[in-house]
Amino acid sequence: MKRPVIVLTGGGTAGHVSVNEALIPVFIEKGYEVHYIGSHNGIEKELIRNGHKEVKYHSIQSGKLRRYFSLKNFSDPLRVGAGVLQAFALLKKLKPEIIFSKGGFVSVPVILAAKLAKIPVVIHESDVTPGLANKLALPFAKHIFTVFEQTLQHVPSDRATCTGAVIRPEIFEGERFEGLRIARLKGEKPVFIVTGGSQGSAILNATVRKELDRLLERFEIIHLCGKGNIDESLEHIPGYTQFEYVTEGLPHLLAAADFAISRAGSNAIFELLSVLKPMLLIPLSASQSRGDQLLNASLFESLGIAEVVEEEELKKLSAVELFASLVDHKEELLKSMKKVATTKSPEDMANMILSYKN
Ligand SMILES: CC(=O)N[C@H]1[C@@H](OP(=O)(O)OP(=O)(O)OC[C@H]2O[C@@H](n3ccc(=O)[nH]c3=O)[C@H](O)[C@@H]2O)O[C@H](CO)[C@@H](O)[C@@H]1O
Repeated sequence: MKRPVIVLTGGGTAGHVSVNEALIPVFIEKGYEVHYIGSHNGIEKELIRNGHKEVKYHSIQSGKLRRYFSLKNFSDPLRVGAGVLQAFALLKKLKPEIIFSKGGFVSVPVILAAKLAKIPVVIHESDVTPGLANKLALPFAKHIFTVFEQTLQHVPSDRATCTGAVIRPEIFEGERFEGLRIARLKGEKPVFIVTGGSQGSAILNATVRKELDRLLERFEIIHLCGKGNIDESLEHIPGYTQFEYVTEGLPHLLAAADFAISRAGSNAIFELLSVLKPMLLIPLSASQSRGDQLLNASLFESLGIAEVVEEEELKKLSAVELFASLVDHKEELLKSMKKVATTKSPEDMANMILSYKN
């Protein structure tokens, strides 16, 4: 008997893929044939092809949605058009029961094609305000799931539900000893994981490296610095280990860490919350984004579950003092973190998605 089919889409950065990664094993377990429509070169291709061999990955053309002037703004609509035709042909062949979109620019042609092929689409928004791709998708979505309650003000409320964050189950399965082994750390001083989100962050990298000697007198550091950002001159320094991007090892590194310094991408901060890492957030500034991380961070700060420093202030502060402040406030932060029930299990989320199929 032919298995039912589901199509997942979303990409551009890992934040648009990790929820899909959490759901894939559940859909497979439920007997679904899972297909993923992503771009030719985005991080989604690498993450799905390498991490989920049981999923069939299909690449389509897609244009980037820019908020600034670029000559590509003239050619990209043509690529989106080509992407719609490719996605339409795929959907006609695959005949999915439903499409789940996690956003990012590659999802736009898939959603337009789904409308033409009359296949229901449900979407998921991780940030407080919808990203550009999800904004475009709103009129075509049968239902919208949100992580934050506040997002319901920004989407059609009769078609939206706040579900909370969906965390990959493996995030909870890390072992401290294995994490210390991978990072070549002793674990005798407080261990910090510094993460600039899926792409790394130049400002976080500079902040840590500028005061590295002084930081290492008191702490050990696992530094997720982003692709192409390893500083060769800092390799083999005891107590400090850099990684460009970690896949399977991440749960162990999180287990090894006592504290986190992070950008305020939605998936990353909910992962840190769910494994109870007291965190200092340095959100991406409004000049470089639509301000989504500023909102994510300020909500976490208002709940007492994170300390927050904005980029502008960061330049004036000592990294050692910021790290130490987190150590000093550990107990209060942990107490508040334990009170906040936030996550939805991938199983429950998958059932909610499937309730919207035709
Ligand atoms: C620059 C930018 O546009 N950032 C956005 C992007 O962030 P970004 O793509 O960085 O996404 P998040 O911070 O939400 O999540 C990062 C994901 O990457 C994973 N990870 C990270 C580093 C690593 O070495 N290994 C690894 O697996 C984390 O575990 C997490 O699941 O999408 C988020 C969710 O819509 C937004 O809130 C961010 O504002």
